[in-house]
Order: sequence, then structure tokens, then C-alpha cells
Amino acid sequence: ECTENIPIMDIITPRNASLSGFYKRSFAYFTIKERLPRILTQSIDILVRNKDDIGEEYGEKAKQELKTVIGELSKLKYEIQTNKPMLNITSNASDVKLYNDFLTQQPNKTYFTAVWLHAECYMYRRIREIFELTESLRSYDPFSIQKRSAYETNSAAVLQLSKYLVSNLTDPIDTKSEFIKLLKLNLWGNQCDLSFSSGIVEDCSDWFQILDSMQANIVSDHSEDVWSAVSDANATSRIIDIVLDNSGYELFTDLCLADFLISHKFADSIRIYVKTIPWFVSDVMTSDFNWTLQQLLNSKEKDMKYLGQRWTKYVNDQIWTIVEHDFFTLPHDYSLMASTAPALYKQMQEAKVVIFKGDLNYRKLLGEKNWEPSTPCKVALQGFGPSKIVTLRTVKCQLICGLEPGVAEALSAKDPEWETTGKYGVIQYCDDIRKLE
Ligand SMILES: O=P(O)(O)OC[C@@]1(O)O[C@H](CO)[C@@H](O)[C@@H]1O
Ligand SMILES: [Mn+2]
Repeated sequence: ECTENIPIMDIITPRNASLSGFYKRSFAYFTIKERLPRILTQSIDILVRNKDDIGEEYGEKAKQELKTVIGELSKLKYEIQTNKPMLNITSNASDVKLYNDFLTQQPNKTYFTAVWLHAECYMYRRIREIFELTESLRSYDPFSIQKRSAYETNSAAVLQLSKYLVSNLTDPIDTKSEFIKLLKLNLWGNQCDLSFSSGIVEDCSDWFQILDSMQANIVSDHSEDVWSAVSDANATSRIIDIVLDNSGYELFTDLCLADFLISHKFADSIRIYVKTIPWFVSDVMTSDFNWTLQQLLNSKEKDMKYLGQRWTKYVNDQIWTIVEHDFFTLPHDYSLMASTAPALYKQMQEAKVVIFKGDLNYRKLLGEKNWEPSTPCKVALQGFGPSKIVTLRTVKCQLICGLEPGVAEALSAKDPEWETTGKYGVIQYCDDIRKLE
């Protein structure tokens, strides 16, 4: 039991405290104790199982370097399990100074005592460093095999949603109700996340039929506000930003939403924010975005092929643009964006609405704090407000805001694990805009 000598407290997370493995009765502790080591073990297993294929693709030297990589991943796992301090990143990438300066500023630097967000982001950045320090595997994405197989596993759900979207592109529809339906399908797509389900992929093929019955699990539903903001004809901006989360089926639901916004003229351009390094196992990089479009283009299913062609044209015509920025793979929460990445904050100010997907983005929006659940969203955002903000998030950890009084207590009484199952979701909106000059 290598956590016996860790100076942690056997309590739940105190109100307004930062989530941390320091509180033993928390999902943060469980993540650092169990989940992160399991993710590293899974990565090692996948590299061992695929070493011949990787050698084929990356050359003989890669097979040699894989031995070093596997050793380094095992070392990282041991550091986490034995609560070692987070070490400086030693590669020379564009984000390294920001990472190391940030680490210097942290009072608690060991994995179990640091802020959970920092420790978890750090682990993924250390995984990236291990590949950056090789010669032949610098561009290798250790999560690509898992991201690709997750897409295949959910191909039935992708096909079904393709058919639905294509049929709706022509028939006259009730735009508002169709938008809100697509918004909720998009929300539930966030359940498909490999770092959370440890590789077990949700079967989301029946979500169409059960969407109405899932309404009860949306514990904060600002869909009407989202509709008003998106459909606001007086808005000067014709840009809508989407900050992505997971690849696979979730990305497909994001592209369906992005298509709807363009085809119903709610925006002239959609800016799609992706990660610049392999992140939280299933998060989208440009390579995953391009791979997904390629799958659609190569599909034998006519609706999927049609969407692949339609969406490739959006990219070629720059109606959809991919935005890469290091900020999204830093440990910084979004209250620090204005000071750390002012140009990014100002870019988001150009948007009519900024949609954030998933749980990690939600944690960064709320500053990884264990707020009183009925705390208004604009308080929890701590001044982050480049534009109107929308969050589509399935609840995967013990952090939430904007709930009506009594809702959290009722949920805890009904299901003590309600915050860490991904079975509940929020569609939340905040228009407390704070522009940078
Ligand atoms: O950001 P997502 O993909 O929706 O959620 C993924 C995830 O952030 O959920 C857990 C709790 O936040 C993390 O440990 C895990 O990696
Ligand atoms: Mn994710």
C-alpha cells in the first residue's frame, strides 16, 4: 500500500477547496490512486502489443526506442503512485516554459497533494515529453490506436446520426426543436470518453430513441438561453467557436452541430479548437479531425460519404477552421487565459457564442473548485467571459455550479455516486461578458 506515507486527509473535499488527491474521500484521490496508473498501464500494454506495427511504420530505431519509452512510462507511473513531486519538463517545446513557471508557482507539487487538475494535466504532458525526447517517435500519438477503435465501435451510432442529419438537411423542420434535439444528442456524446471509461466505449446507438427519457438526467438545462444566443439575428458576430473534447462519436456529434449552425445560417464560420498534443486519451487533435473526415469520405454508406464531402468542402472553403493553441493543454484554468494567453482571449471575443465541450473544459471553466452547487455560473467562472459561454458536459467529477437549490442534495440522496458516473449532464449558459481592451 504505497500511499500509507502520503500526507493526505481522510475526508471529503471541503466546500470551495480546490479538488485534490489530498482529500482521500474524493474522486480526485481515486483518479490519482487508481485511474491514472491504469491509463499508463493500458498505454504500455498497447505499445507492447503494437511494437511490430510501430516498427514497420516508424523504422527499426523506433522499435529500440519503444523500450526506452515503455521504461519511462513505467517510471512515471511509479512517481505518481509514490507521490513524488512533479518534475520540470525537460524537452524544448513551445509550452515548456509556461509549464515549468506554473509548477514553480505551485505550493504543493506532489501528485497527491497538488491541485487535481494540475497533477492530471501534468501526467499527460509528461507522456508527451517521453515521446518528444525520442528521435524516431517524436510525432507518435500513443492514444491514436484507442481513438481509432473507439470510432469503429460506435460506427452504428455515427451511421444513424448521419441518416438523421442528411434527411433533415432537406425537409422543412422546426428549426428550434431540431437545434435543441441536436444539442442534447451532442451533450450525451460526451459520455464517450476513453480516459473515463478506461477504454470501455459506451454503446450510444439507442440514444435517439431514449433522448426524451434522458431529459430527466439533464440536471441544469439552459437550452432555451442557448437557442436565443445562437439564433440571435441582431448579433454582430457571425462566428461561433466550439472548443472540442473527445474524438470518435463525440466529435461526430460536434460536426453535426457545426453543420446545423452553418446550414441554418446561425453563423458564417465555425472555429473548431483542438489539442496540440495527445491529451486525456481521447481528446481531439488535428490528426484525429482529419482522420474522421477521411473515414466518412471512404465510407460505403452514402449519407456518411455525403457528409464527408460536405464537411471537407467546409474546411477547404474555410467555413470551418481548425484552431490549434497550446493553452488548451496547459494546466491553467480559464480564469488565467486573459493573463496567460491574451491573444486567444481576444480571439474568442470575436465569437457570437463559445461552446465548451466536456468535463475537463468544465473543470477549467470553474477553476477546479468544489463550489456550492447552487453557486451562479458567473461567480464560478471567476471573470472568464470573452463571449457568451455555453457548456455541454456530462458530470464526471465532484464539481458543479448553477444548480437550483436542493437539486444536488436530492441527487445525492437518490444516487450518492451521481457526480462521477457520466450519467447526468448539464447544458449551461452564461452571458456575463468581460471584454479585454
Ligand atoms: O473532459 P472529458 O473527456 O469529458 O472527461 C475526461 C475526464 O476529464 O473526466 C475525468 C473527471 O474530470 C477525468 O479524470 C477524465 O480524464
Ligand atoms: Mn476528454
